[in-house]
Amino acid sequence: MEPVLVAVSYTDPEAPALFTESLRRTGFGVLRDHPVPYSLIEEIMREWLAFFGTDAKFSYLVEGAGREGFFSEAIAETAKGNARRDLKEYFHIYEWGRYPAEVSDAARRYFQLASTLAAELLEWVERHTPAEVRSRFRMPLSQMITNSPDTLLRILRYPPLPDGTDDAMRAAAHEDINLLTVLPASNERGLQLLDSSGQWVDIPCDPGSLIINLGDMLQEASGGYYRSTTHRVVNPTGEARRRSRISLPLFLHPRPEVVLSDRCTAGSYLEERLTELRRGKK
Ligand SMILES: O=C(O)CCC(=O)C(=O)O
Ligand SMILES: [Fe+2]
Repeated sequence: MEPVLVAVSYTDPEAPALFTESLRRTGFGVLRDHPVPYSLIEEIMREWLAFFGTDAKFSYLVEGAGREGFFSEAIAETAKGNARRDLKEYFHIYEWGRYPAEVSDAARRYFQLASTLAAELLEWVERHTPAEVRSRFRMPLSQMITNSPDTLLRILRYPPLPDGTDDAMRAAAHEDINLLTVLPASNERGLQLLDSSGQWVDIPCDPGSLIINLGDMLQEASGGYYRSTTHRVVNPTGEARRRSRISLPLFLHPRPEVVLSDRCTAGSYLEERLTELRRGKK
């Protein structure tokens, strides 16, 4: 049987069509031979793992109802419709927000490189979208994200898991809110998507590849032609339970004033979803 997700080489002349087809079919695309160096990803994983191991992280704790800074396990988000918090801690980096003095600028460099790549991928998507769907877009997709204050890099650490059974998951099933997400393959397995037949499918975790998925805002802007796919991070078994898992999703958001549909702007849509998340908090 054809695997659900096949990696597309960025250098393949057919890449724009193949990548868009994968996004349309599964909500996800996997890219190899792309312009984000693996050495940069490894550097970020190494130094942020060390940073999460220190108490320095607590000096960047998120303030009040703020969105940037460090979110400890005690305040990590609860996926929509879930009772339990995810088993994770993370740091939200915005271009305008705090950035730890304890790490190098590697994560900032990744932010820039991956943002530029995302704009190119959105051009690919636009080019291979049927004209009647494309006519819904109020501006070129790639321009929606230019200099957006809402684009955010989440540096995530899923801590080792204690022995015994778990009453929560590393990341419970959810859809991403934003337009497009760029996610370097993690150092550990666990990411799964829910396919159209209702089966959980492992997403390939080959070092150096990039996983890209579309979010609810692209679904909204395309009138449902592109579907944001439910995904989750399952807890490992055996030895892998003793290891942290690091993950670096960059969530590309349109600027808040960008009109997504007759119903909403990116700003109003985001506010609606964040309110829902806050209500979900236990
Ligand atoms: O850690 C991962 O592999 C995925 C994380 C994720 O889906 C998210 O933070 O939205
Ligand atoms: Fe996600």
